Amino acid sequence: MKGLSTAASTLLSISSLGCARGGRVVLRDLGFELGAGQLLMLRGHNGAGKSSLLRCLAGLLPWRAGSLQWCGDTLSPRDPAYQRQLVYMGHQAGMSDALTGLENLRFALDLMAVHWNEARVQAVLQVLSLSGVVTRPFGRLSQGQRRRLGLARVLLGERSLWLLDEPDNCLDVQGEQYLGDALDQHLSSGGMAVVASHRNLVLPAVRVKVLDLSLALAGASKNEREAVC
Ligand SMILES: Nc1ncnc2c1ncn2[C@@H]1O[C@H](COP(=O)(O)OP(=O)(O)OP(=O)(O)O)[C@@H](O)[C@H]1O
Repeated sequence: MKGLSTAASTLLSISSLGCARGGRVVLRDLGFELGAGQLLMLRGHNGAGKSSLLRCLAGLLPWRAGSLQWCGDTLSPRDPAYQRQLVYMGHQAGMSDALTGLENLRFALDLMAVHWNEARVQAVLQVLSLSGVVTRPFGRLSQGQRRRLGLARVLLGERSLWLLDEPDNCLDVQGEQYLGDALDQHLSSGGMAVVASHRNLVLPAVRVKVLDLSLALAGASKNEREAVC
């Protein structure tokens, strides 16, 4: 598959990416480029490979083939120089049910080596309508509140590349609006995002590319899908 159109100043460039799971090819010869202020929207049916691609980009899933360039340097997806640029939000929150929302957030930001700025944290929690619930154990938050807390981690993480797997899951209309605004602000300030979603996010004034993974494997032979690794 050819790469999508070249950005004026490409920061992330993926070429010929291949990935297999459970002995089957899920991504094949995939490429794209992203520059400052650009968002790549991943589309595709259930099982098309959106989560797999995001996990590959986050360095959580091994690549069967392909290369990653960051700012012109070819790097391993697990290279700290690249890892320091990204934040990943998967289907699972990756938070402890026993700790409060606030404790989870502090722990997550510690792991990302982000300084705890109380005023900034409180401002983000307020915007996300979380101020009144973050002192509760994470396990007692609603699914939408958990998703919002995950979004708070992304917002506070100060990373240039956001990798978001169905971030709109469980969000109400207001939550979707927050998400759209957050993405808009992130991209307006030169950030980048790769986002998987089955829905149409409200994304005002941003440059969006679309990669439909339903089509990406269409050309793969049956042998290649089944006989790998
Ligand atoms: N842990 C796993 N082990 C083996 N195969 C897996 C695993 N996780 C996913 N797969 C397979 O990889 C393929 C791609 O799955 P993936 O989760 O990336 O799809 P998706 O596009 O994100 O789907 P959805 O829209 O349902 O979230 C599917 O065929 C799936 O069955």
